[in-house]
Amino acid sequence: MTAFPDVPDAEQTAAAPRVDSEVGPLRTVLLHRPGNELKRLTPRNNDQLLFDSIPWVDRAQDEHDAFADVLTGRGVEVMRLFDSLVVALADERAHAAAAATAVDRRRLGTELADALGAYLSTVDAKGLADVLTGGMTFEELPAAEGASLVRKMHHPHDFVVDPLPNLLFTRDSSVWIGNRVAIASLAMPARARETALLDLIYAYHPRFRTAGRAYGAHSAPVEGGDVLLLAPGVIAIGVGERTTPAGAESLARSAFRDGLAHTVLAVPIAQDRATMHLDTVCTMVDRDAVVMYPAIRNTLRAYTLRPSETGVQVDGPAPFLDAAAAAMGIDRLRVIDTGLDPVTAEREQWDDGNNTLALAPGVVVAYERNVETNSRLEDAGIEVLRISGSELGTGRGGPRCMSCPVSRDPL
Ligand SMILES: NC(=O)NCCC[C@H](N)C(=O)O
Repeated sequence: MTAFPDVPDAEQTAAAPRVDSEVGPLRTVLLHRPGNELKRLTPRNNDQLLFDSIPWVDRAQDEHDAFADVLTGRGVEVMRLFDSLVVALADERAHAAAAATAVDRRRLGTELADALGAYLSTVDAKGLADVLTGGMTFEELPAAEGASLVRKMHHPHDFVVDPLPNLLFTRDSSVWIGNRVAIASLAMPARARETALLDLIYAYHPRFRTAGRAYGAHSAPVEGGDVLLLAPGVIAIGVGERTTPAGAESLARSAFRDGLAHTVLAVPIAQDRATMHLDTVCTMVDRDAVVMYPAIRNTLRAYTLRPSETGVQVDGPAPFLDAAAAAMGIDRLRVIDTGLDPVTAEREQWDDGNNTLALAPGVVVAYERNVETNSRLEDAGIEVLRISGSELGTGRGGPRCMSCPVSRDPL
C-alpha cells in the first residue's frame, strides 16, 4: 500500500528528504537550470541584480547541464526548481498565492496591479512560473491600454515583475537541516521574492507534502550559503554581508527547539561581496576536512551556542578551527587551502575555488578554472570532479551555491 495514493510511485520510493551533514553521500539535490531570467540582465541592472557581468545565456545553460550530468552520472537525483514550481502551481491555492506575490501594488498602483492580477489568474502553471522566474516588462503586460500614469511614465522595458536571476543559487533560498527545511530570509532586495517560490514548492509539491519546517522566511536574515552542517548536530552559521547576528541566533534557537542541533557556531566573516557567505571561504570536502581561504585561516573565529536551561548559552569567540573540532568531537579539522601565494589565493577565492559541493566524503565538484586549489585538493587525497563555470560564475557562485541538497545518506 502506498503512503500517498496521488503521489507517483517513483517519488514514493525516492530518498526521503533529510540532510545531516555536508559530505554524506548525496542522493537528491535541487538545482535551477538558468532560464529567461538571465536574459534580462543588462549593463544597467546587473549590479542591482547581483551579477558581476552579463552572462552568455546559452553557454551558461550548457555549463549547467554539464554540472547536472556530473551529478546524475554519480547517481544523484536532480530535481529542477522550475519544474518543481510548475508542479506546485498546478494546485489552484498555490497558483493564487503565487500570482499575489508577483503583484507589487506600491509600484504599480491600483489599476495596473488589478490588471496584472487578473492576467496572471488566467495563465497556466507553466506560464505563471515563466513570469515568476523571468519577470515581466511593461511592454509585455497584455492589459488594455488605459490612462494609467504608471504605464505612461515607465519605460516599456521597465519591470512590472522583477526577474530572479539568482534563483540559480538554490543553496541560499532554502536549507535542509535534518528532516526539516528552513526557508531562508534573504537580505538583498533583488532576491527577496525567491523565498516565496520555495515556500510554495515545499508546501504544494507532492514530494515535500510531509516535510516539516524549521525557522521561517519572515524571520531575521539567514541565507543558506552561510549554513554549514559540519557534522550531525553541529551547524556553523556565517554572519556577514547577508546573515545577521539576529538571524544566526534565531536559527540556532529554532534548531535547538526542534532537536536538530546541539551546537551552533556563529562565525563572523567580512562584510564584502567577495565573502558574501561562509561557503565562499570555507566548504567541507571530507568528514574532517575543509577547503579554506588561507587569508582567514588564522583569524576566523566562532561563538559557540548551546541550549541551556535559561535559553541559549554563548561562549567565545574562539578560533574557528578549534571550536569546530571540539563541537564535532574530533582532534582537529584538516585544512586544505586555496593556492600557495596570496595573489593566486585571492583570485581563486573570488572565482569560487573554496565553493565545492561534496558528493560523498572526499569527492567534490569544483570549477575547473581554480587550477591551484584543485591540485591541492587532489594532493590531499580528495577526488575533484571539474566543471566549467566561465558563464555561471558571472553571478559569483560556485557548485555549492548552485545546489540545495535535499537528501544525503547518513555518515
Ligand atoms: N552561497 C553563495 O555564495 N551564493 C552565491 C550567491 C550569488 C548571488 N549573485 C548573490 O549575490 O546573492
